[in-house]
Amino acid sequence: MRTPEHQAHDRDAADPGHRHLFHVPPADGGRYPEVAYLAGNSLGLQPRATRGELLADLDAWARLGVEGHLDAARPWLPYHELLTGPAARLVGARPAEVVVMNSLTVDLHLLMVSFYRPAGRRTRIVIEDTAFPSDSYAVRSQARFHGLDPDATVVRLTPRPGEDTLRTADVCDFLAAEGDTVALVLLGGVNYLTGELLDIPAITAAGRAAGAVVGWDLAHAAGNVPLALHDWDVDFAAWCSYKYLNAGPGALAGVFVHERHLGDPHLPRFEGWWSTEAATRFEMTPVSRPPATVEAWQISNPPILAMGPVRTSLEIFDAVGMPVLRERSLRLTGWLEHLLDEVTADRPLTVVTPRDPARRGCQLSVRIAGASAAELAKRLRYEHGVIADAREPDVVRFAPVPLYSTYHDCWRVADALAATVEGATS
Ligand SMILES: Cc1ncc(COP(=O)(O)O)c(C=O)c1O
Ligand SMILES: Nc1ccccc1C(=O)C[C@H](N)C(=O)O
Repeated sequence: MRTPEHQAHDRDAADPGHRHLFHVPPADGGRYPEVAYLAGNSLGLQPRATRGELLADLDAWARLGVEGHLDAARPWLPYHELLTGPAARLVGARPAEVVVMNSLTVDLHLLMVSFYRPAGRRTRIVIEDTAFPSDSYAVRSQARFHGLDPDATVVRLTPRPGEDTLRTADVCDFLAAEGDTVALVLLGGVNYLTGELLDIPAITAAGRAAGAVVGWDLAHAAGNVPLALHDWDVDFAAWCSYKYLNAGPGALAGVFVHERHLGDPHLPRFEGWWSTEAATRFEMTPVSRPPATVEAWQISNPPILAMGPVRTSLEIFDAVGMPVLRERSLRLTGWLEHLLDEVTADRPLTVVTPRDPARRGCQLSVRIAGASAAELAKRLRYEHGVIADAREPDVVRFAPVPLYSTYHDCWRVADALAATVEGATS
């Protein structure tokens, strides 16, 4: 008789993913040599290729000094262009619509400079009540920047009473009813807390039909779910590269601006010398000549050593492809869900992530009633070598990442929960 643990190993043999491309943290004791890493939704693991690629860029600087701008094997002046193609393919965009620069919240601000333009009664910004706090702080500070009261300006969408996630129809109904007061819709594509994947095309269409601008924070969506930002007519989007994109702590963010906005001379933008046409950059003239691409939103010359890990990571996504990853993601997360259903049945644990695989990425969030999530996560970590992530007061998030997580990791989650959380019958 194959035990559930054997079954997990069988599944791993049949559906191995690309774990060999990554460093998996060692467990330092316990039954297994490696931790069960379920926190790729917070910080992705390091690709094995990153160190060598980074050292090559460092060596170019050592050997060439300033001449590396033009003479490095990967010259620094156009270095960011190496990231554009793969980043555009990742999010379903045209190359002119995507650039990698800055950090996520900084980019959201720069995009709001262009796309949050309150006028008349159309002043409001719509976010989710469970938006990541950085986004909430960002939009509230944008309201204040325009002399508006953030409490009156920011609308926080909440699930129906007794429900944990938003319904697409409710969001669209709100936009149909009150959209004439909305200047900007800025939602998380995949919610950081619940793991809910919103219906990005439907909500984008509803927001735009109501006359609002629609932007997306794709921190938890990029590299997690297939995206088609251009075809979905999204106005703008931004995402970080340190979660599913595995480009390292604080890694650079990606930005998308839809083609229809590119080259628009009436759109306000903050500029620096990287906002001008590359060919004119060294003319040192006082007036910029911005290109008709999203590169017009760049301001400073980019950090080459930070771009290397993004480039390395995007090469993996390009080689494997999001459709293949999504297929494995559906199998892996479905397996975790199946195991969680068994372990949660008689315990004070509830999966709050939508049950429909089309409405989620790889993350499953579990609510624990009457106990601290942080306490639970600590026990999972130190008693079972399971690295998950607690969001106070009561949610623990598990993300089996299709590039490197295993079915056995999922089994370890369920096994650890069974051992840690007392059941009604135990
Ligand atoms: C949805 C979301 N938005 C914004 C951020 C903040 O990003 P950054 O620190 O790169 O600005 C995070 C995570 O850190 C996030 O999950
Ligand atoms: N950058 C960090 C630094 C320290 C601790 C967490 C983060 C996160 O990114 C949290 C992330 N937004 C999340 O949803 O888990």
